[in-house]
Amino acid sequence: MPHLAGIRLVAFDLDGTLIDSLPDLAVAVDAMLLELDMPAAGEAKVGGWVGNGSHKLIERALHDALGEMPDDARLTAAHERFLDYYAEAPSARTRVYPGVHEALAALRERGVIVTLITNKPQAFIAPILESLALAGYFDLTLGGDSLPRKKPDPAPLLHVAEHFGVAPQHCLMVGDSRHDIDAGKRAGFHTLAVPYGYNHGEPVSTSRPGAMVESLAQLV
Ligand SMILES: O=C(O)COP(=O)(O)O
Ligand SMILES: [Mg+2]
Repeated sequence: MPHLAGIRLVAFDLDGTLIDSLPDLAVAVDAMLLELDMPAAGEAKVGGWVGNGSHKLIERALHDALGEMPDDARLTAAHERFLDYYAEAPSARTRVYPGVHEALAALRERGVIVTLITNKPQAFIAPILESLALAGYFDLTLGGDSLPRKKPDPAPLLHVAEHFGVAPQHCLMVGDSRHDIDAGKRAGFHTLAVPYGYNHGEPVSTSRPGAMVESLAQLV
């Protein structure tokens, strides 16, 4: 277990790392766009917009459709509609990536503290984890709106490290995007990336993570 030597706490990203949530995100984005008489964007485009939370996702979708930045009122209203649509079916088409259950179970078995730090709104975490049988693995979960700052800010990572009294050099951030790797480095965590998620169309290796694995099955 080369990636886990000396590690006492692991913080996992959610979208694109543990679950392929893009199909449900794209359905909700497209439903919102169609309701506002804008063309549907489709999974490929939406996948390039995921990573900085739902507000940024909808800002990027409206920017793309309008050809200019939406004003605040329009953005707020569209974001509300997106949240309503996403809440209707946040995991109907979402799938857990191979190796995830095995890795999470093995970490718990070893006594490693297992946490989740996503930029997705907190309200969706429990329903999604429960419907995919992932809820029981986590000692703590944080959403993008749980604290004043989200990834790539190190604040949520430092929060979990302090909460459990674990020094950052004994913590590992595992994610699919530059926001996870940047937050991990800023927090003083070790970093590990997976190449199969969403990183605005760029290989996550360009963020120079400490290590990479093709599948989380290789983590343990
Ligand atoms: O909600 C997002 O934009 C991304 O969520 P993540 O941090 O779990 O990848
Ligand atoms: Mg992610």
